[in-house]
Amino acid sequence: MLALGCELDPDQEVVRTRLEDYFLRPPSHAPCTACGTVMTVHIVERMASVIPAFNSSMRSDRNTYVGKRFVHVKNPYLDSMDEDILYHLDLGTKTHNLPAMFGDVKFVCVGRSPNRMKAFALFMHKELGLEEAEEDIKDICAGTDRYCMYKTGPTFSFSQRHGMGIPSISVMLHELIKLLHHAQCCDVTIIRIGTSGGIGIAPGTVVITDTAVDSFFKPRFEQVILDNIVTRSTELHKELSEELFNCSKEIPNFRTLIGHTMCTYDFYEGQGRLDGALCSFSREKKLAYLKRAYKAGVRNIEMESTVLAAMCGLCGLKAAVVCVTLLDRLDCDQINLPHDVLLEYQQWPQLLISNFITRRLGLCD
Ligand SMILES: O=P(O)(O)O[C@H]1O[C@H](CO)[C@@H](O)[C@H]1O
Ligand SMILES: O=c1cc[nH]c(=O)[nH]1
Repeated sequence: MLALGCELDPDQEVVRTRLEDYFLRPPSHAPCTACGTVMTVHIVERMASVIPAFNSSMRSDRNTYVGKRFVHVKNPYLDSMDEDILYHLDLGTKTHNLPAMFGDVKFVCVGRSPNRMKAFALFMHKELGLEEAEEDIKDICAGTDRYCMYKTGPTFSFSQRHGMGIPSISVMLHELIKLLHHAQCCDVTIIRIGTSGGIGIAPGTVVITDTAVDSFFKPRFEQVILDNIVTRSTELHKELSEELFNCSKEIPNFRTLIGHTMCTYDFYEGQGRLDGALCSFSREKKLAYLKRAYKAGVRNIEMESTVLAAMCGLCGLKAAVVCVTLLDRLDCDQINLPHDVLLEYQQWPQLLISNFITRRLGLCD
């Protein structure tokens, strides 16, 4: 028996899931030889000969690996739990048949506004030409008022409902990733669609994020765990962002670019606004900061991307962030566009993602 270490790297994880997939041998549990925590033990001695082959094929081309890529959770305790209640989603492993309900999910779109995410679900329903009646597309999380979730074919549309920012999306991501894991989903792509403040670009431009950065323009997300600060990488999937960019070229009058996205903990002081209830810096300092951000490659600012990039990266999910800009922060702080223009702008990321999904599914001309 071989006990894989607690901190599996993605290559090992793919070997693990491929082996389970091929030989249908359920994992058991044992203490980790290194640290003693209970962890999943995989019976691999019978198939030792296949490991090198898997390893070499994956190492040579990790990002374009075409086999099944399962969602993996990095928690040695999870598999030993008798039941997992996804409290904020009002779902659970004992109360719901998650593989039957969600096993076919390939694309997850996350966003904040419930209206926006429901509109996206309905839009995808039409684009995918699904037979089910529109009225049957119901909020799967209706039993909780925290989040909304709609499923249309292989597409999930998730909304943070009223929450904004890292804490809200982080709770959702923990449960969403566990849901995908319990449902045995594979080859899942996750995309955040939202709004943002642009830097030095015209409002209405869609920014496809290559790297999410913090307020110091660093590609990192700092998570406080117990009383430690754990720093995680926030690189997003390069090929995916390029694929999205190529899709955008097919859409007439679509203004888009690939750039860094700065993720902050606050909309006002955290984004250098002069119009919050508190402001302790000058206009000059604000502009100097935003210009430094621009020079560092930042093209827009929002409030969720770093944690999404960090968590999805660790769990083997290909992730992207696509946000439209509502203003140019070098010009102003207030979002003063007419309501109908704002609504129109918010549709641009949806249009791009639906184009991407239909293309991936081979439904485009
Ligand atoms: O349009 P959404 O997805 O809400 O994203 C952006 O808008 C909110 C601030 O107005 C923050 O959540 C920020 O990330
Ligand atoms: O300026 C903006 C606009 C939308 N969302 C943000 O986080 N900032």
